[in-house]
Amino acid sequence: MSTILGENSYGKSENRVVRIVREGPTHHIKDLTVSIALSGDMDEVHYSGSNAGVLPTDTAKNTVYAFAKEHGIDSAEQFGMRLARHFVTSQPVLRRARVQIEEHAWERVGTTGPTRHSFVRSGRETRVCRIGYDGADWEIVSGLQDLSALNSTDSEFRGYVKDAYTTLEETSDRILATEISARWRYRWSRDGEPAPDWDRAYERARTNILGAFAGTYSRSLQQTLYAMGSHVIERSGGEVDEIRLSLPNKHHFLVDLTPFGLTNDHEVYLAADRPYGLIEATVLRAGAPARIPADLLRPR
Ligand SMILES: O=c1[nH]c(=O)c2[nH]c(=O)[nH]c2[nH]1
Repeated sequence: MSTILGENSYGKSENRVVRIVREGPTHHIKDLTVSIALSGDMDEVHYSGSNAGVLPTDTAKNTVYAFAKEHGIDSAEQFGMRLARHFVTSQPVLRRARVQIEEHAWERVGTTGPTRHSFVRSGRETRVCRIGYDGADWEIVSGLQDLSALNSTDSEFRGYVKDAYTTLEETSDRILATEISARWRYRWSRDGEPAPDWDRAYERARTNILGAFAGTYSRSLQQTLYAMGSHVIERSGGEVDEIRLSLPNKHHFLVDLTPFGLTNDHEVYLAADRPYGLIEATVLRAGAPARIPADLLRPR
């Protein structure tokens, strides 16, 4: 044989599941996209076509919907962990499961009257998580996608390298705008050890990211990124070991109004959508391994 099988997985991707909890006339909604990737002893199906060890991807899809009914959806992390544990512990040939979830946020239209079952798609960011399980250890990476943030001052960019092609003018007052994508990895990895409260941990990380964005006098987006990452780790109560951030620099250019006899005292900007600077980095608790792959987050 001149070829051998390398790394492989199979599963059902992007299962769209909406779970309603009916509390009398008040309804609650969870709206997830769930992707399942399974791996283990899968040589035979690739080499000979024998499906004897293959749990159909259709079954993986059905399990998502059945579990949504039977167990409900508390947090995305908890739901993903329940699925990952199920596949790895119920099928001997399945040794590892990876469950990726995106949560689409809905907001209540109102809290009284006939609107207790009415929702509007929230303008909030997308919450995401990726659960890995091999029967012994967990790897839980949570995060957020496309959280738009803008500082209208307290941002400068000066003192950079200039070569023959540099035309950018130094500025001591600019708009700093970005769409934050972040993934953070929890230290927790073993059943029996106290696990984070996933919803609380998410809100804390989000608050720390935005707190650092708003509270840092920025000399570059790189500096702001590092402040965001170190805030999340240092203020996680020891729960987060690693965070990776991807920050497109959404440039805002001061418009030249002198042709119209007008001065522009940092009031009128042209918001450019492309090209954009792209600033990305991982921040680690000292001594912790870097495990979040760079290509897990990219701006759209
Ligand atoms: O915050 C910034 N970092 C850069 O590296 C950079 N480069 C650039 O042209 N503008 C900016 N802004």
